[in-house]
Amino acid sequence: MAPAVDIEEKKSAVTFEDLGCLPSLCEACRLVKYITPTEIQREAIPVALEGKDIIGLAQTGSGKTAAFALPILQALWEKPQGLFACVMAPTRELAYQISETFESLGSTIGVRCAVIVGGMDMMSQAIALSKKPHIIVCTPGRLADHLENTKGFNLRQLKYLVMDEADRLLDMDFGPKIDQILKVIPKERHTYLFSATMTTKVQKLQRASLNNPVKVEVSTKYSTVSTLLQYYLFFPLKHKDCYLVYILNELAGNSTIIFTRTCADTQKISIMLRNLGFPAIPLHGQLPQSKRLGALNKFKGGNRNILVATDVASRGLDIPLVDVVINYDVPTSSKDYIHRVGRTARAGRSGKSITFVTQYDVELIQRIEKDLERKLDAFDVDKNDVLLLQERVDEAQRFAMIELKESGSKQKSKRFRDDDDDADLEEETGQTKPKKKVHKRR
Ligand SMILES: Nc1ncnc2c1ncn2[C@@H]1O[C@H](COP(=O)(O)OP(=O)(O)OP(=O)(O)O)[C@@H](O)[C@H]1O
Repeated sequence: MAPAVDIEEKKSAVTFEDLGCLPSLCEACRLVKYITPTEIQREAIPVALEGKDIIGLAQTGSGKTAAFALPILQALWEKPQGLFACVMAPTRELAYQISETFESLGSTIGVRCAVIVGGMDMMSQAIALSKKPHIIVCTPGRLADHLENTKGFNLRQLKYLVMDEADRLLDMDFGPKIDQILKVIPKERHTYLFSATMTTKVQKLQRASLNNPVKVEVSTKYSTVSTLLQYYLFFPLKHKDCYLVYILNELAGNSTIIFTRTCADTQKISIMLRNLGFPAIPLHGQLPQSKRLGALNKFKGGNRNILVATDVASRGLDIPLVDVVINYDVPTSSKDYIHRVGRTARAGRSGKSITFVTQYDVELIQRIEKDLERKLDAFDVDKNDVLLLQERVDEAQRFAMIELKESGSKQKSKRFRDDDDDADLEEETGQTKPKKKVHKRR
């Protein structure tokens, strides 16, 4: 038997051509600097090209999008037709990102994509559809509400259905919306479910009506990438925000995402940080769509290097230059932890995550460590240096509260929410998802 290292070398020498991809798609891969396929691409693409349905499991940032996009583009090239595939994603931002990937990988074959998500007015949606797209990328709530209004696109002719972040889609409360869509889409389509965590119960997976799927699993249920350094920071609750400010000072210059549980925390923390001179910007599901995209673009473009976000940003978003993820609150499930910390250390890069832990979170963090089958390292801080910040932080907090109150009363007469449905459960509840009972932070 060949030694393991030889096998690895052989694997990395595999090309997109070897996997059976068309020359024009291989050319598109080269244009976006995909030199060799990643493991999930090596494993999933040949299976997909054989026409099988797939349940794909691979770590965050491991290239799952191209693993399902390339076979669909290839099938489209072989048998071109109007509307060909529908890709569902749990958030609007992810839908836009997936559409961009399809457009860049399909640039050499002239693919047309349209995004159908909440927050669009009828006009912009009509413009998107007037392009007569081959691929629509949508949030399920939005698509379900427009099933009757299918002018410009006919879901009954679809050949492919993808659920990206499938476990999130199937576990979320909009199961009925997905059922509505599935009633319209032909049964003989191909179906791909992909995620970095696939803990969903079999019955729920069956809701997606797969035809004898092949499981392509290149990671375990709860794995994180080896290039990610994972820390926890234990601290007394009453000084919480001082520790956050201390860490951000220590990591100055790094591009950082801070995850919080609620939209209100996101607002409060970003205002407080701005009061202290940090270039922070909030992103959550209760912001109007233009602000959501604006926040993301500012962060991506480097204008602001601290994004304070709810779990609306935890799934799928690919921002290659994120150096650090801070969990201001311990996520209530190991799955959420994995997706949040997976916003850094993508595509083989290195990254760091720091999870803030109080005496009330010990059980939660222990459960995460158990699922991950690893211990997190302690992040060392000089407590005396931290406490020196107390006065300035208290003042910044006070101003943040005043600012929030003022903007709150201005918003009262105005609808704070965007317009309509979105797949983001957060928009309906003001929280990222139904929560287990957790200790309330101040
Ligand atoms: N073969 C490849 N070579 C180099 N880079 C790649 C390759 N395939 C994908 N990438 C890049 O890797 C990054 C992560 O890809 P992608 O967003 O598809 O990951 P993912 O597995 O879907 O992650 P998540 O689970 O977080 O959604 C992207 O920037 C993408 O452009």
